[in-house]
Amino acid sequence: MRPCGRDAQGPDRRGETSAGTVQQPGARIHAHAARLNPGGRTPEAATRRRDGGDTVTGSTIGAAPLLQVSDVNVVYRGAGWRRPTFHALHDVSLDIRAGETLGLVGESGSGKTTLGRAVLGLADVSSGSVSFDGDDITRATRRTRRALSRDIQVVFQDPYSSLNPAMTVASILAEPITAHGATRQEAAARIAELLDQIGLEPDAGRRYPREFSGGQRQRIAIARALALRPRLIVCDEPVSALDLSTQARILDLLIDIQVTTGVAYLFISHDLSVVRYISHRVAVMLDGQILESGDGDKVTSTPEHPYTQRLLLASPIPDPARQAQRRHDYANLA
Ligand SMILES: Nc1ncnc2c1ncn2[C@@H]1O[C@H](COP(=O)(O)OP(=O)(O)OP(=O)(O)O)[C@@H](O)[C@H]1O
Repeated sequence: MRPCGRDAQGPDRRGETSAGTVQQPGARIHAHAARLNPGGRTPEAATRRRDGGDTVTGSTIGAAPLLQVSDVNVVYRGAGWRRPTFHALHDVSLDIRAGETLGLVGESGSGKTTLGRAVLGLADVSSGSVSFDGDDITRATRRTRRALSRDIQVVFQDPYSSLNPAMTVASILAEPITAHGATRQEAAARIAELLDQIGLEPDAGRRYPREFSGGQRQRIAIARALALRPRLIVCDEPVSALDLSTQARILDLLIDIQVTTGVAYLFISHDLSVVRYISHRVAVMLDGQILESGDGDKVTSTPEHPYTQRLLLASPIPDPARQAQRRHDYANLA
């Protein structure tokens, strides 16, 4: 894991300093970090995330699916004489409603990124369909694709390589806005809104990515994804490269943004505790297949599939008594 913030200067409004340390002391940040542990989530987090049933505080999860992935297969074809193939996704189906977070968890190589790419229209889908608000992404015309490029955005894992180091933050944020027809004045107003939304000072726009810590850079990447007011963001391991307390603040930022904008997330991670913290529903993936899916708390605390049970057993719990209890519960697993 890459340490963050070796080369940046100055804190942002949320206390992430350039050195990757937490400027505001304490309790709140430690509470955030503790909440990342399975079983350690506080009632406050649950209340903040969900206000009973399907209602997120301040915004409501839609009734109908916004994104519908149905029986999707992706087969990678190699180059060369024999053209070896690799079947990366097998009949994958899932859906996400407006304002909802679906966590997609699985080990490295299980096909999470391939599924994210299929949702973004970047993977060649061999069969099946990916529908967004009724439009099949796999068969979209250029015009529909352009419209979809507003609606579906992405945040990648590595905030160090996903931002152009030669551009100021303002130029990075302006790019998608002006590409979709906004005037410079409109873009400037939107950039000010975005910087405020992610908790950076207005003058951050004049600076370069290298001047920010890892957490701050990921905030900038999130602002870029938000620039066109998307309805769905594919978050592909967005906190994996960050230290624990920064992870917690980025997850809270994503939750706050969801509450205020109603955006939906496909949240990809190999870390069950992270997925458990942020997701309303969770899907577990292995070898290109969804093994089980359902309510986030249920899947991550009392999973049905032996693979998810093993994943849960392997995820860290700070309390030895709870860990012992869990080991006891799953002692008879194959
Ligand atoms: N362009 C490609 N050509 C051939 N095989 C590929 C290609 N891209 C991915 N794969 C293979 O498809 C499988 C799924 O990869 P994918 O990146 O989707 O998994 P992942 O769960 O996101 O893993 P990670 O967390 O390591 O990124 C892997 O075995 C990978 O080697």
